[in-house]
Amino acid sequence: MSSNPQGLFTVRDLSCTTEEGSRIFSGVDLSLNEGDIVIVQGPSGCGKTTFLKCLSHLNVYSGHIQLHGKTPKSYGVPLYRTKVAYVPQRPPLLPGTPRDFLTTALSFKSRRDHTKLSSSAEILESAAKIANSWGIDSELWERDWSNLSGGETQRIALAISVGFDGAEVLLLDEPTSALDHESCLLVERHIMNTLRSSDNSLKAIVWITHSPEQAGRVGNRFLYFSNGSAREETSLPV
Ligand SMILES: Nc1ncnc2c1ncn2[C@@H]1O[C@H](COP(=O)(O)OP(=O)(O)OP(=O)(O)O)[C@@H](O)[C@H]1O
Repeated sequence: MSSNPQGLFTVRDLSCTTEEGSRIFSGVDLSLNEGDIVIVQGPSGCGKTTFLKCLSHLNVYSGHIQLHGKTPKSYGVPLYRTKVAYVPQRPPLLPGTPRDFLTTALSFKSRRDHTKLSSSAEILESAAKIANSWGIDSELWERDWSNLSGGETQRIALAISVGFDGAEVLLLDEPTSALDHESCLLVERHIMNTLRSSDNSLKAIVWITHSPEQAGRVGNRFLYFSNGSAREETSLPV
């Protein structure tokens, strides 16, 4: 459990509307403890991705979000986003190669200062090692994103997020949706081991999946979105 009496990460009365003013969801509460993997489920279009983006301060919202009792703004939003990191289902089509992307990402001061690994080479090595354990050859880091498959792109993007070792809360948006079953199991196992290890910064995960099997394998808490609100269940529906 978190040693901070204010809790690791708390969300109170979170609401979000579209630019036109229609409600996507409202009144969502969530309090994360160390070691939690909260599964987020619900029908397509109910607001799961938007919820994760709000948690990482990438989307406008109303309500209260605190990490260790402090608001995103009190950290400074760029630093906060490295600590509460959103990993999209697929990165938007990027120019260049994964190596170029990593070099650019590391040029942002908030990233560079808040990872335990000291140099770009070390971070690339860490991410490449993780990706390699998921079946990604090193040569793929030098290939344009546009020439990688959906599953390769997804594993490399995820390995970069995990390899940075700066996030305390990882927000995973269908992280294995493009993977075959075996690759999916490898990725799940690695992420769960990373969470359990005391050797890195990761403390909790919020994980969107449409797969009840995956939800059962990785989750210890279950948050269901429907009709503009969310409710937490103690177990998966039978
Ligand atoms: N910028 C935006 N402007 C208008 N509507 C938006 C915007 N972003 C999201 N929406 C709408 O908000 C709703 C929730 O979208 P969101 O992507 O969060 O759903 P989701 O539950 O993640 O869906 P899926 O399971 O299909 O990925 C959808 O109806 C979507 O069209």
